[in-house]
Amino acid sequence: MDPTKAPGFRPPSADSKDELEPLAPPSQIPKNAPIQVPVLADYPNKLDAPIKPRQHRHHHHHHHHHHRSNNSGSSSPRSLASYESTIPKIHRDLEPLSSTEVSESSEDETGGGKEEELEDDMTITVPKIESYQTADLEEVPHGIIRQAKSLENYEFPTHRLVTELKNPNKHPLVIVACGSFSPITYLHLRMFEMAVDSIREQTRFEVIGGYYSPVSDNYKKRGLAPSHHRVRMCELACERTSSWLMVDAWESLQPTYTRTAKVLDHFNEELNIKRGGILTSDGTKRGVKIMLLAGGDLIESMGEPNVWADEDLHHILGYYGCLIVERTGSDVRSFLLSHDIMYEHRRNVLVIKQLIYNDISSTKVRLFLRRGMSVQYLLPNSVIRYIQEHGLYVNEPEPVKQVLESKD
Ligand SMILES: Nc1ncnc2c1ncn2[C@@H]1O[C@H](COP(=O)(O)OP(=O)(O)OP(=O)(O)O)[C@@H](O)[C@H]1O
Ligand SMILES: NC(=O)c1ccc[n+]([C@@H]2O[C@H](COP(=O)(O)O)[C@@H](O)[C@H]2O)c1
Repeated sequence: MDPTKAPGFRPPSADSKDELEPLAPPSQIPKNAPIQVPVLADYPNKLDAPIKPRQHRHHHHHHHHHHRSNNSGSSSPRSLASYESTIPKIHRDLEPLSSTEVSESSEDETGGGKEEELEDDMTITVPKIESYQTADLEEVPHGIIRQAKSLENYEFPTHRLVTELKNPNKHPLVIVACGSFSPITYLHLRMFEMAVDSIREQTRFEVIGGYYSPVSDNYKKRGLAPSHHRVRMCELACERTSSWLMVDAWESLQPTYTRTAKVLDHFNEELNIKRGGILTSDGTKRGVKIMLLAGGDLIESMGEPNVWADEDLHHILGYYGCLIVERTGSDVRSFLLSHDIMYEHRRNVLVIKQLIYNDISSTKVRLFLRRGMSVQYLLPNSVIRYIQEHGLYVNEPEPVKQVLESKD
């Protein structure tokens, strides 16, 4: 949705720039490498080097099994080994992913994990889904962390933040999604998974956490349920369908509207200034890169006059960075090319292609709810139940025009 069209929205950068609250000094923001997407020339091997089949590695693996089976004296190890060798199995990648124990023990067996794979140049590797990405929860109720409803009791949530960087060769990254989330939908949840896949595939960053930062009630956008409800719905969605996402209520609790640049400064303050970054395996701490996760529409709003201050854009794109989930029908790459500030910071921007298009819209979900239509499978059951229990959205008419304009 285009924020300029929101009735009553007072652009934060509108009239006088000098009214803007100052942003964090850049020296406080860790200078992690920009989120550069490697080009072909960055790979160590010659372009036409032969591709080594992975077979011989399996060989070792099978011998290993073989020995073990012989030692333990179990029955017919031979037939099992020969049977296995006919299956083009890329070991580890096809093993069950839902439990951490499995992936850990399988890494122990080869004694290295990811780094070994990197050294094993030019073998065909199938990237493994991180175990934390498969939640295995299916909306099972369990202990749910609640954010405070007032600033006095506010605490920055870290219960799902990775405590130690797994791969010392990577930079730690925290992803922050800013928005209304009125209500949060499966698209908003998917955005993070798409981001993690792209980051793992294309960058040298390791995602150590993901946060929703729902906007405060002062952002006078139509269809905005009271912020404590939006925070709670995000919490239910995170706790019951994800094993790594969190919700930060700080922005929603602020007495006035907080610009996105300041929200990112708050994350920097919490993660890097107060906590000194994240622990690495050698016991030292490393600064965490913080990036804004947004949809193509939000990014395009950056090209519209009086919605974002130039200073804020330089701050967000230059010191932090942006992960942009492409939307159906919008050409983010062309936009990046045409926008001077975006173009200047293009190495800090990662465009994420939606390989399965998802265009679930909160505006349309609200419309369905008002019409008594089903919203099942568009958002988590726990969120649907919450909406029903609190009677949200049913009695708040939105102009038809707004509904039709918001998407497509
Ligand atoms: N179809 C979409 N594709 C990609 N990103 C999207 C899509 N819809 C929303 N987003 C992104 O999700 C984030 C949160 O969105 P937000 O809740 O503010 O608006 P929305 O989902 O468009 O809801 P509304 O319909 O109320 O405007 C924003 O970064 C937005 O760009
Ligand atoms: N200048 C700014 O910092 C600025 C301008 C417009 C939108 N936003 C943010 O973008 C997010 C999404 O906004 P919409 O829901 O209006 O698309 C919100 O979190 C809002 O705070 C920030």
